[in-house]
Amino acid sequence: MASSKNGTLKGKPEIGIVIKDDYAGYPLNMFCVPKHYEADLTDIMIPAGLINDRIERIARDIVQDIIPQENQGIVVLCVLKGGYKFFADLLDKIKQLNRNSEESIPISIDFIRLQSYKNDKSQGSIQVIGGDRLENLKGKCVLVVEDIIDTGGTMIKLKELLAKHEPKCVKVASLLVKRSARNCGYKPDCE
Ligand SMILES: O=P(O)(O)OC[C@H]1O[C@H](OP(=O)(O)OP(=O)(O)O)[C@H](O)[C@@H]1O
Repeated sequence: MASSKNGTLKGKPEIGIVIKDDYAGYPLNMFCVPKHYEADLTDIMIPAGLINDRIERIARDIVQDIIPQENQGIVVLCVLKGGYKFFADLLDKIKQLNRNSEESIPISIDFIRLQSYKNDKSQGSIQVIGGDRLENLKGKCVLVVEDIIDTGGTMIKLKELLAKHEPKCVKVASLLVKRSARNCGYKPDCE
């Protein structure tokens, strides 16, 4: 969980789990990997179990910090395509907590499709190539769910776009934040 200039979550560490530059990962033969990927991989950097456990904690922090302030409900906005799996897993965990806590709020979902990558490189210009009607976000608290921040361009563009539709607030959860010289300094609220 991270804090940012535009939406600090109380009492949380400054950044999520940091993978150091010299981290070697785990040997490939310790895990089941689809045959057709084997030739392209050297190590497993982040085992699925770690991702799952981290998502559980991100969900708990969101429920504790965002949900109590937003009793009108929140809209969880999935950034397609990359964000779909993190979105589905995070939403499951948020809903589970929301079902079982003393206070609960209505949660709705929306989708937007943006594209910045060409092959495996972020290309700089971000295009909206599909999604729901953003007018529906007016006055709502929006939790954007993204898989990875690389240059930060996609999130900056999306936040500018969302602001035009006057949401009450916008928070961003990203599973990964790439350490990159090309990052423009953008930090999500949760990572
Ligand atoms: O921080 P940035 O440099 O802007 O890059 C991050 C974005 O790039 C990827 O999406 P992509 O454009 O590849 O679209 P996809 O999710 O549909 O594959 C990723 O899912 C993020 O949305």
